[in-house]
Amino acid sequence: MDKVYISQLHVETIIGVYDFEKESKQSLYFDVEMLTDIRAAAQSDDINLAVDYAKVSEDIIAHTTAKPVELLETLVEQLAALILAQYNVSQVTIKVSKPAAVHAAQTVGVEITRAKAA
Ligand SMILES: Nc1nc2c(c(=O)[nH]1)N=C([C@H](O)[C@@H](O)CO)CN2
Repeated sequence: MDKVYISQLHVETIIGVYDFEKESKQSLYFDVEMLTDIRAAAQSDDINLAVDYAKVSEDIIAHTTAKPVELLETLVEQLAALILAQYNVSQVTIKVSKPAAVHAAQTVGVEITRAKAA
């Protein structure tokens, strides 16, 4: 299956378990892979038949900054559900990295893959 992807989408938002994390924004970086058949878009050269990575990026930014959650797990599950519901995508993989969370690590995060129910 073909893929449309977004790499290292940067979003600043309130996120985290601890009280100090609820006071100032932190950086998150998203890598997103969406499985979709690109042939109809390619044959027609029509953005309306494509999974528009710009719109998906806007949706991720809007959702991530709209209502704070504590866990990265909560956020990526919400985003996967949003993308599967709103776009012509059979499967989505979302990896979110939170580089400032663990000082001794380059980055930490969560990755999930979710598919549309058959
Ligand atoms: N699996 C997870 N572990 C942790 C999370 C998380 O969202 N998922 N979050 C935290 C804290 O918010 C952390 O980022 C602050 O250092 C800890 N572990």
